[in-house]
Amino acid sequence: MSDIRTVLESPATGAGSPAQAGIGKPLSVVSLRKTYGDVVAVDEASMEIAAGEFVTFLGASGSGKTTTLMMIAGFAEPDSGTITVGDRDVTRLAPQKRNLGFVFQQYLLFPHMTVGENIAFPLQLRGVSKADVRRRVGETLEIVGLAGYGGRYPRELSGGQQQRVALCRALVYRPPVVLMDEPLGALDKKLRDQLQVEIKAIQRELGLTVIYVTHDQEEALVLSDRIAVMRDGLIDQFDTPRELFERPKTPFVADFLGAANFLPGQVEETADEHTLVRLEHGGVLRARPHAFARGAAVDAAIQPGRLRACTPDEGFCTGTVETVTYVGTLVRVGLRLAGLDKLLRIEAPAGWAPIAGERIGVKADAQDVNLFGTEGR
Ligand SMILES: Nc1ncnc2c1ncn2[C@@H]1O[C@H](COP(=O)(O)OP(=O)(O)OP(=O)(O)O)[C@@H](O)[C@H]1O
Repeated sequence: MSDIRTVLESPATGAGSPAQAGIGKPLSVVSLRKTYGDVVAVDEASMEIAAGEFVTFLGASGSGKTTTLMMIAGFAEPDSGTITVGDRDVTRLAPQKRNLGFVFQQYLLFPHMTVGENIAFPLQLRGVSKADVRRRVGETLEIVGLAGYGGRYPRELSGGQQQRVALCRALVYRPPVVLMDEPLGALDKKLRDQLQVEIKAIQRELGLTVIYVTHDQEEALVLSDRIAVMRDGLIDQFDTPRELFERPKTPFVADFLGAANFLPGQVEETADEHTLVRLEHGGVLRARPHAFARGAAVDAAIQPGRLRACTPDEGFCTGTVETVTYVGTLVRVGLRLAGLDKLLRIEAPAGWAPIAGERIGVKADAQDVNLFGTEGR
C-alpha cells in the first residue's frame, strides 16, 4: 500500500485538488437532535472533529450511532442543530452536494456494473476524463490487491473483496471526510483485522477525516484517535481510547469499554494522593484521588486486567477461585467473594495457573480504581 499517496493525491482532474498536508477537513456538529415520534434517536449531540482525525461512534444497538452518521451524510434530516464541514454549513445540503465518501456494511455495489465500472462511477459523476478514470481505477485496484479484477462483477468476488471495492469507490474521488457504518460487520474476524489495518493505513497516509460506526469495542480501540461513546441518543464521553479506558466519566463507559468490576462501598478517607473506600463486602480499597466527601456511597470500578492476584493477607479482599478460562495468551478467572452476588472477574497473562477452589487475595493500583457516585444508580 506504499504508493497510495501517489495514486490518490495525484493531481485531481475535475474534482478539486487536495491540500498537500492531507485531504481531510475538520467537521463540527452542534446540538444535533433527531426524533422519530416519541423516540429521541439523537439528543443534542455536539462534537468538534479535527482534520485528519479518525473518530468512532461506539454504542449498543439503538444508541443513535447510525442516525448521527446519516444526518452528517445528509440521508436523515435533523430536527435541529448544525453540521459544518471545513467552513461550509452543510446541514441542509443534499448528500451529493456534501462531497463525503460512504462505506456501509452492505457493500451497495451496483450488481450490473463491473468492479471497474463501480469504482469509476463517482469519477464519471464528477466529469473526470475517460483516460484519467481508467488510470485511477487501475491504480486504486492495485492498492487494495485487486489488480486484474476490474472486469469482474461483484457477485464474482468474496465479501472481503467486495468491501475493498466499496472502499476504493469511496476513496477514488478523494473526499475530505469518509463516513463508514459498520463496514466490516459482515466479515470474519481474520479479514476484519486485516481490513482494519488497511483502512487505518489509508486514512493515515491521506490524512483523511474518518467517522466510523461500530458496536465492537476492540475495533473502536484499534482504529480511533477518539471515540464518542453513545447511549440512548446521548454522547456519554468523547475522548481518546486511553482516557476512556483509564478515566471513564460514567459507569456506562467503564462497563462498555473496560468491562469493569463494580464494588459498592463508602468513602472512608479522602487525601491529596488517594481516596480510601470501605467496601460493602469487606476490606478497604485505595483509589486515586476523587472529589467525594467522607461517607459518600460509591461504586469502585476496576477492569479485570487491572486486578492482580496475591497472597490472601496482601490484598484488599480475598476470594475463592470458581472459574478458570484460558483464552489464548490470557487466563480469565472468576473469583467468588463473600457478600458479593456476582463473580469478580480477573484477567491475567496465561502464565498464571490458578486452581478452582484456591483461596487468593486481590490487589489493584490506586490509579486503576475509578469511583462513581451511586445516586441514580
Ligand atoms: N427511520 C426510523 N424510524 C423510527 N425510528 C427510528 C428510525 N431510525 C432509527 N430509529 C430509532 O432511533 C434510535 C436510534 O437508532 P440508530 O439506528 O441510530 O441506532 P444505532 O446505535 O445505529 O443502532 P444499530 O447499532 O442497531 O444500528 C432507535 O431507537 C431506533 O429504533
